[in-house]
Parts: sequence; structure tokens; C-alpha cells
Amino acid sequence: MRYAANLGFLFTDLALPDAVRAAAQAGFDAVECHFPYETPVADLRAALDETGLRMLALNTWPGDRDAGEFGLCALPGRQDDARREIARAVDYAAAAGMDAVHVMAGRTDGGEAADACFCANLRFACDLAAARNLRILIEPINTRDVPGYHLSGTDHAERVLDAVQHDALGLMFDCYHMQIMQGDLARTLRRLMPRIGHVQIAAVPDRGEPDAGEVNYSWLMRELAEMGYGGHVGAEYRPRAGAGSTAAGLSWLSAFRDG
Ligand SMILES: O=C(O)[C@@H](O)C(=O)CO
Ligand SMILES: [Mg+2]
Repeated sequence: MRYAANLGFLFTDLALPDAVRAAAQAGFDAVECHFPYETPVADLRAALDETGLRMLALNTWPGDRDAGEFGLCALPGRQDDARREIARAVDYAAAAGMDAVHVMAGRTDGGEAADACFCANLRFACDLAAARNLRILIEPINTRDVPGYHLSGTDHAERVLDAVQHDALGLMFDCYHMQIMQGDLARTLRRLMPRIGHVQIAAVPDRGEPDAGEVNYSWLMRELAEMGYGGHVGAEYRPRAGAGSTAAGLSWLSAFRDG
């Protein structure tokens, strides 16, 4: 299995280009990030070219997090803001040579108006992304960490994928969120494999290094390979000893690879 360092949580004591270099030094096969927008894309490209790593994906802008926003794309009345941020994300991802954009839904009342808004913005995003040879990802996020998040389970994600019906649209299956919300990870991954655009892991319940907690990821990664998943697995966890200790907590990486 190939592993990507999620630089939204790993090596965050470093500027993004240097975090890319640290991830390469640590032996990751790729990187991914959350919100790179303050980093000039030329600086990021230079680090990616220098290390030979690909940056797999970024997130659309979450909005005003101090005001409780965590995504704009399912918020009725915010279509202009959402589509501006989708366009910005697609432009940045294309310039950085990425594969995908994760379109963040946001906190809503969960009603039909929010879902219609989300699907319309996803169609807009998929058309924009497909023209740049990018994919669009949607990610169910657990409502214990993010109360009110519009998309929090795979049944709803499947309804959205069915409604949007676009080849560019895929499911980002974050095992941390899905263990909290619904469990049954292996069977759900196997059933949804044709629709999976990316997989992420972190320990449950503390979201630390994945070689602890209630999920046996060493076994699950072998199952994922047997299912034929050919993508990277995103290591999206918060190092228990702090971001500055990311490298010290990487014993799981070689252990999982050695299977
Ligand atoms: O799981 C997460 O929190 C991330 O994958 C994300 O995109 C929102 O930050
Ligand atoms: Mg995630």
C-alpha cells in the first residue's frame, strides 16, 4: 500500500514546502493537504518537483471557522461564495499538479434545500474539474467532531453521488470518521470500492497515529489491497507528541508496509 502524509495535520510546524520535504525524507509516497492557499503555488511546485512527490488533493476553503463555518458548498444562499472557492481550489490544484479537490459541504440543517444546493455546486465543480483533468471528492465527516456537518455517512454520500451522476465525482472514505459514525469499515469499503476516490486513516477515538486505538488498520490495509484499491492511503492524524514530533511517531509506516 502507498501512503500519503496529510500536511494539514503532519509536519505542521514547518512551512508547507518544507513539510513536503520532511514527508519525502520520512518515506511517504505522496502528500495531501487541507488549505494551502497562503503558499505561493510556485514554492509548493518547487518542493514537489525537488522531492518527486505528488500532492494528491486539497480542500475548498472552509469559510469563517471562528463563526463555526466548515465548508460552504451545501449552504443555501452562499452559492456565489461556494463557486468562487471551488474555482480557486481547482485553479490551485491544477497549478500544483494535483489529482483532486475535496469539496467541503459545511454545517447545515440537513434539509432538502441544502442538499439541492450541494448537488448543484458539485455539478459545477465536476464540470470545472473534468476540464482540468481533476477529480472532485466528497467526504462524510463525523458529527461528534463537527456537529451539524451536512454529509456524515455513506448512505447520504451514495445518494449525492447518484444525484450528481458525474464521472469526475468520487467518495473520500475517511476511516476515522466512518468508524465513529457507522463502523463496519471493511464491508462498507468493499461494497463501495467502485466509487472510492481516496481513503484516509487515523486512530479512533483520539485521531492519533494509526497503530493504536480501536481499529486494526494493519489488517484493514491488507484487506484494502485485496479489494483492489490502487490509490494512496492518506495518513490524516494528529501526532500524539505534537506536530514537531511527526517523524518520531512513524514506526507504523514501515510496520504497515511490511504487512
Ligand atoms: O477528515 C478531515 O477532517 C479532512 O479530510 C478534511 O478534509 C476536513 O479538514
Ligand atoms: Mg479526512
